[in-house]
Order: sequence, then structure tokens, then C-alpha cells
Amino acid sequence: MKLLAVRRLLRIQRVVIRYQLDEMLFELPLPFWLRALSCLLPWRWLPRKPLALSRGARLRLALEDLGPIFIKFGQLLSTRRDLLPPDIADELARLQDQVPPFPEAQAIALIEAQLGAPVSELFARFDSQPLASASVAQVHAAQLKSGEQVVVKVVRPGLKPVIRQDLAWLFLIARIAEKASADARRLRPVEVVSDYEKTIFDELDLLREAANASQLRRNFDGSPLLYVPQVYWDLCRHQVLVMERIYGIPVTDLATLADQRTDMKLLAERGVEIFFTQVFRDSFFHADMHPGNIFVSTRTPWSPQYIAIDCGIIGSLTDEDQDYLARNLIAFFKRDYRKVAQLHIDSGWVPADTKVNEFEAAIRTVCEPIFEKPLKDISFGQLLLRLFQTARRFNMEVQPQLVLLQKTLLNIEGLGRQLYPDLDLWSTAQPFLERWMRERISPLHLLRNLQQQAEQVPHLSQIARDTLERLQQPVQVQTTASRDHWALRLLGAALIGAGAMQGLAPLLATWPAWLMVGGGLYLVLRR
Ligand SMILES: Nc1ncnc2c1ncn2[C@@H]1O[C@H](COP(=O)(O)OP(=O)(O)OP(=O)(O)O)[C@@H](O)[C@H]1O
Repeated sequence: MKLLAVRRLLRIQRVVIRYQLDEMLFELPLPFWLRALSCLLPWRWLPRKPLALSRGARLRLALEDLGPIFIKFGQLLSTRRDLLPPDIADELARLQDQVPPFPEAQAIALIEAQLGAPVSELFARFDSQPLASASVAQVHAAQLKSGEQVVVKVVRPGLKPVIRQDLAWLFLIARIAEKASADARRLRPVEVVSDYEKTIFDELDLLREAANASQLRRNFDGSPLLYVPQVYWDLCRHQVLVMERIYGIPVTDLATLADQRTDMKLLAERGVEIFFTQVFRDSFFHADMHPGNIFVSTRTPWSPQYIAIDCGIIGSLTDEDQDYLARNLIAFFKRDYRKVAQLHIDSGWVPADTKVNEFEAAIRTVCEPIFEKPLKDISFGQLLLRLFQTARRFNMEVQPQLVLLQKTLLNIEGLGRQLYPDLDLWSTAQPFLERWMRERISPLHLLRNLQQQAEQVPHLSQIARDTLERLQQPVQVQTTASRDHWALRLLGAALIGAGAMQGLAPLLATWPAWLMVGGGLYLVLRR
């Protein structure tokens, strides 16, 4: 394993030298000591012929050469046109769906081995020339015997060993960083790499992707906002996925979107709505939202509908994180910075001994300049820098469970900027969140939560569940029930309440919760 890791390092070094990436690096304003150290690199003393390739092309080719982890990094960078020069961003955008494919014979052999039949028997037509190719897979167009147009996605062979070696290096770097610097420790790099490891290996399993796609499709069934192509389960295996072919416009093809008179404002607003719906309503969000995975339907440009593919990476939040996040955002929209500070302390996102006044002032300094500004007027580079400085001052730790969400935000914020730079993020997001919060503290939601809590405690058994079911119906109390029976019901309800209190403590401070408890007791006690 160690030998493999050393070989991988040598390979990375070879690629850096071949594409002369070190030259690009040293164009940056690096500290003096790093420049001095660079003189120790032997190849910097050797004569080199300048490459006849632009700097963007050199970077792209190097990332392609180094495999999926590097390609994904390039995809993320490509969405940040505000942070990168356009020539580099344009080149990196090709990593979204134009990575060189692997040989078609290899793809066909893999499909046949996985599905146990020749492609000529499986499909009425199969295009051996790939339609597109990205970091982990390539995609071939085909037609089913029943007539439907589909695409066949095949995982690139030989990815696992390369990913393992890269991860081994990432772990090593993370461990060294954690030992060497307090700043790095706050970023919890080992935990972050460990989460990433899980995510990237999950992405290689196309059955998992198929299941995610089916769930996301169900979540937005009949929605005018988002369409997810249908999966053909009979033709899905761990390394092969067959799904409906879609014919949308790539979301970054602004010229075609303009030609068909797409309502760009609505498109951008719907993007925000989809994101919040996935994160808050469903706690099931597409977490690989680079433009190669997002299309716009050609059907109703006045009411534009997104199409999402590649559901390999899906994020979700716990109830608690959802709650804190929503409360933070709502407090932020109301410019109630004290509440934002307090919520950060309550949730444990900053240490408990943080002085709330000082933290409030720091948050105000970061947030006030960007408030109520459209996307185009917010400098996210500067904002990130300020946030980082604040986090450092207040010992704020990275929350690994939120990293996927933050990465997705980086993606869609970059996209929103390109689609409709005048987008007022605040006025689009605020009503959605407030509505969600109202629903969350509604009596019905509270009842559902109580019921879920009851189901998680097996010994409360049927009695408690019966009681809750009765609470949810317009109750017809059985007058024949015996006194003992009712005493048990009451005991069950009290136990459920006590159990639920722990999880619902913040909600019980609200009037609907008290109304529920009072109403519940009344119903249980009624003869
Ligand atoms: N259902 C589909 N209909 C039409 N084209 C598709 C479909 N699915 C995928 N494609 C094309 O294939 C490309 C690569 O597919 P996909 O994004 O699923 O691969 P990937 O390797 O998982 O990508 P990533 O690098 O984003 O992880 C897409 O960008 C798109 O152009």
C-alpha cells in the first residue's frame, strides 16, 4: 500500500511537471519562504520548452489525467466565475461532461457482463459512440425494445484503486495539518476527508444512484419546478444504470435559453425554491449541482422547469440541524444578529463560553454589507474571507455534516449569478423559510412527530399508538371502555409526551404545542 502511495505521489509530480503547473503556481503572490523553497525543486533548474497550450487547458488536462477526485475539484472551481479568470473557468467547465471517454469496447463488455446478455439483445439500438463522459462514468444513448429513448451510464473501470490512493494522501495531509496547526484543527480535516471518502465511494455504486433518483423523482412528482428522469430498474446494476433520456437545454447555455424566451428571473427563483424544498421539506438534496447535471426543459419557457440528472451524491440533515439552520436564516433575514449569535452558541457551532455580545457584533460586521443586495453586488470572495476570519476569532469549528450543503450552496450560488445576476436571494428565500417554520410548529406536524417518537420506543406498544391515533381523529370516545383501560391510555399519552419533550423542547415553548397537550389530555380524559 505504501509503495502504491509513493507511486501515486510520483505520478502527481510527473503530471505537475508535464503541464508546467508549477509555473502557474508561482505566478501567484506567494510568501517569500515558499518561493525560496521552490528553488529546491530539481526540475526548476532544468531547461523546459514552454507548452503550446493555454494555462486553462494545461490545468484541465492535468486534472483529467489525475482522475475523479481532481476532476470533481475542477468541476466545483468551474462554477465560480467570480473567483476565477474566465479563460480558466471556460476550460474547467469542460470537465462537467467532456472528459475523454474510455474505449467503447470496454464499455460494451462491462454492460454485457453486468446485465448478462449482448447489447443487441438488450436494446433495439445502442450507440457505441458515447454521448458524454464525466468524472466517474460515461453515457451512451440507446433505445429500448419497447421504444423508449434511454441513456446507459457505465462506471469507468479501475477507479477504486486510484481513489483509494488519493484518499490515503488526503488523510495523511489532514492528519499532519491537524497535528501542526490549531487553525487546521478547527476545520476538522480528518472528519471531512472521512465523510468525503464515503460520498465518493457511494457515487461509484449506480444502484444507489438509481435509488436516489427514484426518491427525488417521487419527491417532485407532478411539480412544475423539477423533473427527474425515470429509472429502468430491470436494467440497473452496480456499474450500469439505464434511465430515460432527457433533451433539455444545459443550464449554462444562456443563448439558447434566451432564444426560447425563458423567464430567467423565474428560473433563478425556482432554483432557490427547489434548493430550499430539498433541504427543508424533504431533507434530501442533490449535492452535485454543477451545471453539467442541470438542464432546463424546452416545454414551458414562461414557466421554466429544471431537469436534474446524476443523483449519485445526496445530502440530508438531521431534524436538529434543519431546525437550527432555518432559525439562523430567519433571524438573519430579520437582521436579528443577536439571535443568530445565540443560536450558534445553543447549537454548539461555537464554544459555549463565547461572549454573545462580541459574537453578535462580529456577525453584524460580516452580514450587514451584503444584506438586501442582489447576487451581482455581493463579493463572495470577500465574504468568505471575512467569515473565515470571524470563525477563527471565535474558535468556530467546521460542522462536517454541513459540508455537503455548503458545497452545494457554492455551486448554486455560482449558477444563480450566471442565470440572473439581479436575483434577490433574500426576498426569494425568506417567505419560503417562514412558511416552512410555521408548518413545522403546526399542530398536525407536532402530532406526527409525537407519533414518530412513540414508534421509536417499542415498550410503549400499542396502547400509546392507539391513543395517538385517536388524538388525530375527530374522536368518538368509546363509552364502553373500562376505567382501567382509560388509565392505561392516559399513562401511555403521558409517557409519549415525556419522551417527545426531549426532542421537541424548542417547539413546546410555542402555543400550538400547549394547545395540543391540553387538547390531548382532554380527549384522553373524556368519558
Ligand atoms: N438522462 C440523460 N439524458 C441525456 N443526457 C444525459 C443523461 N444522463 C447523463 N447525460 C449526459 O451525460 C453526462 C455525464 O453524466 P453524469 O453526470 O451522470 O456522469 P458522472 O460521471 O456521474 O458525472 P459527474 O462528473 O458529474 O459525477 C451529463 O453531463 C449529460 O450530458
